[in-house]
Amino acid sequence: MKYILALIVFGSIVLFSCKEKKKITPKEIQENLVETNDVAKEQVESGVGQKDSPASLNVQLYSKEEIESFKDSTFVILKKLDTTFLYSMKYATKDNFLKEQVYDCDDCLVRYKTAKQLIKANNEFKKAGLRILFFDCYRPLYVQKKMWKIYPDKRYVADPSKGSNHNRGTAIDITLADLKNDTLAMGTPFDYFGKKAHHAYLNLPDSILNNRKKLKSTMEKHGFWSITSEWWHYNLSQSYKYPVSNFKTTCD
Ligand SMILES: C[C@@H](N)C(=O)N[C@H](C)C(=O)O
Ligand SMILES: [Zn+2]
Repeated sequence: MKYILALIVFGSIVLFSCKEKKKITPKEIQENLVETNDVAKEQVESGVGQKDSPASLNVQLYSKEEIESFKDSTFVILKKLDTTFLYSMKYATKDNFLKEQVYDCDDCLVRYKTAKQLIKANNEFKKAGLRILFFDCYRPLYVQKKMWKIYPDKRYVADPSKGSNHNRGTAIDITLADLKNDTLAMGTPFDYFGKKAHHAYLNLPDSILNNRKKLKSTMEKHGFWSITSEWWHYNLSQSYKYPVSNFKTTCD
């Protein structure tokens, strides 16, 4: 009898605790994003170190001292400044137009100035339940040369003799993702080298044109400019101030 009673008590405890395990709703995810958004804002505006957020637990964030030592031109690993971005770094896989993995590491590196503007843009997207997802960030010059050899068309690949703003750490290839981390429809895949990827191509459903518009207007508001032929590519204003780089990215 004693054992049966103990079994009933144990069973009720297990049942009760399972009921308490609530599924996180999209609204709660958004609230969490807005919270980390405020943390990121604080970091950028005051240079004060970061609080722990659930998303930051697996990332070694930059310390307050490190952040204070950064110049606008310092290359930073974006996820160590703000953990609320999403990544699908295509050139660190074989799923790209080169059909080759040309990066050893899938970290997104950019100049600190670029990172600060990206955080501001992402904070604005987060208020609408969206986030920036990166396809590419800093790209060494030797990779630019490789791309140019395969696709020597200035509309889609910058001429390495002049250097791409990706080589300067001031350009990024991005899209938007929603609260379920699903990317928004933009009309073509990333690196679709054709008219349909141009900003002037309007023969697309309104929902897609609106998604492109949302991305472009918010990026422009935060100091980025687009090129006519790729909906995903954005350059930081005054990119020319930063030299072309050729260092290899490693994840150590
Ligand atoms: C290759 C493509 N993703 C890209 O970034 N193109 C621009 C024009 C560049 O190479 O800078
Ligand atoms: Zn690009």
